[in-house]
Amino acid sequence: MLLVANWKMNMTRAQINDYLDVLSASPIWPALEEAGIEIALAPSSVYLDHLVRSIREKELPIRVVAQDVSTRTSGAFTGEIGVPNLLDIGVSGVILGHSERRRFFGETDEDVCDKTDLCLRAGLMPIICFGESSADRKSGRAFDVIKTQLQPVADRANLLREDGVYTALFLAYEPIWAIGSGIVAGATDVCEVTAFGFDGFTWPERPKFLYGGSITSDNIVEISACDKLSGFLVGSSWLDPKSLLHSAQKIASVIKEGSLSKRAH
Ligand SMILES: O=C(CO)COP(=O)(O)O
Repeated sequence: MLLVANWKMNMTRAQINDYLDVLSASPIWPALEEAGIEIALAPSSVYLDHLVRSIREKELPIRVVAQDVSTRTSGAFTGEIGVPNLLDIGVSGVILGHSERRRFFGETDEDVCDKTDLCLRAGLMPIICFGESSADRKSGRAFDVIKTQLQPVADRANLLREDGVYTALFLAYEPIWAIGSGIVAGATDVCEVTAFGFDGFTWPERPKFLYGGSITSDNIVEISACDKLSGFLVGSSWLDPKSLLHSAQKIASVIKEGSLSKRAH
């Protein structure tokens, strides 16, 4: 299981330090390792380097993930951060196509494909977000929208495979109506969408699915009943390290009891 905390445009340097102090004081790590649970933190880009260094200093088994990356590799693109920059400082993955980037910053499916291409060629793990709006769902167009988002990604992954590129993808189902709304999708809905994601496309490498949208330590176990999920991408709730630890501990307990497989990624 991969648990990713997307801090979005929150957290100061001091708050990040406090967050890591809480994680590092926790005795949970051996249990997480045993359960095959991995944690990743996605800070604002200005703190990526600081976070990578602090995690190394504290010897925490945590991945650092960026919230976006440029469609360009390097050159005269003021304000952009390229894949080589992220790799240079020890970032291991990047969130792509988040609905907030699509909505507020005009990120297109084509951008998502170009970014995915650069990441996969360079060995950076892409976490590609997709999901329908409330209007899409109400009008019965949810699966059409999801198909529009995922088909180009699958096509690009197949082209990359022809070039001999390793094409392991994380696909994060984040229905827009569930993000920050307190309304979490039901395990059945999540399962239906992930089944469509697996079977509705030809993938060169079987993708792993995450779910995001109003997850808390109170509902995470319920949603993980969808056995096609390999993890979660969480915003507000995991701005609090205690909530992240509590959620991780609950998932670890269920895995230990045997009612949830490790779903290794
Ligand atoms: O957008 C999200 C994670 O990327 C989900 O946000 P919330 O967990 O705040 O609903």
